[in-house]
Amino acid sequence: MKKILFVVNPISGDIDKLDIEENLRTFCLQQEITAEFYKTSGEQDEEKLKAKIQAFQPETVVAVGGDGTVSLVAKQIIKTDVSLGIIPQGSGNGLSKDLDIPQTFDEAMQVLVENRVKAIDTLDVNGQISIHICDMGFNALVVKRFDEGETRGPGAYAWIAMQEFMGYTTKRYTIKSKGKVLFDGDAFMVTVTNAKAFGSNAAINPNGIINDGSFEVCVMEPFPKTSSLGILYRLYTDSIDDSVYTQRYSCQEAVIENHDEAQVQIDGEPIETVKTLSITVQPRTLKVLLPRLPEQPEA
Ligand SMILES: Nc1ncnc2c1ncn2[C@@H]1O[C@H](COP(=O)(O)OP(=O)(O)OP(=O)(O)O)[C@@H](O)[C@H]1O
Repeated sequence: MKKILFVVNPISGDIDKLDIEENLRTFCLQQEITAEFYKTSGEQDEEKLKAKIQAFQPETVVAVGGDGTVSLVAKQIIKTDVSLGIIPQGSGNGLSKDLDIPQTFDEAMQVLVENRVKAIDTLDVNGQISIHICDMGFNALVVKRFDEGETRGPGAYAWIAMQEFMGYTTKRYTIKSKGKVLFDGDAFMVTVTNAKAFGSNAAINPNGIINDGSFEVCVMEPFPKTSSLGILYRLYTDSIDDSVYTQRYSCQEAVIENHDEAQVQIDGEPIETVKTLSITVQPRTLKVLLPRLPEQPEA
């Protein structure tokens, strides 16, 4: 009998999860799946989840939450044969959207049964795993404010972004790869990702492929406030490459100097500000259950 561990975040996305555990238990009984549950507390979840996985030895660990919950699970099963399932229940659900995982509960459950497993690339960022988006500057600051606030959900995120935007000053970065300087100057934000879009659906890297052995460093240079609506329009119409304020570099490794100590976030969690970010791609290191297979470049 297949064993699945469900990792449920009770607060993610401001969504009540009381019925969800009950529905999951019923579903697993019908599908002859042995299910166990781990409810996150926000305190020492990494250590507790590690112990739970070791004791239960599941084939699949399913994150029932947002990007932070997905990241928590991914850290435990990266470079193992255990696969990651996602039932999106967060505010943004960025990685699940990028992987075309259905956003409705019933359809996402169906993906668990179909059992199509694909290995995707991950990033090593200063020794930490990033599976979706790491960025420096404006968005990371909004993520930090969101994390400090009491209200969750996409509305709260958008409200904080609007407030921070008015007074934000750009920061200076130097981006190097293979010993060459790719960029040196001020930027509104610098985004490092394998994926296409943020959880808000803003496509910062519209041609990103999650298993091609490379990642992209996307620079949004300073822009006049009068260009904001145009940039937003491009982000939501997959045409950000047409903007004169953006640059994109495809890399296997990169070092970013964060001269003004801009805020940094990894997969929706703010981290301590650092002066230097070293990033390397870890090709096909995370097995994920997908509804259908993504584009498959030649190995
Ligand atoms: N029981 C809990 N009480 C308080 N905080 C918790 C609890 N369980 C997890 N957390 C916190 O929840 C955060 C992760 O939430 P998650 O990212 O899954 O959802 P979200 O932020 O609503 O959605 P998204 O990341 O998709 O925008 C982590 O910061 C974690 O510490």
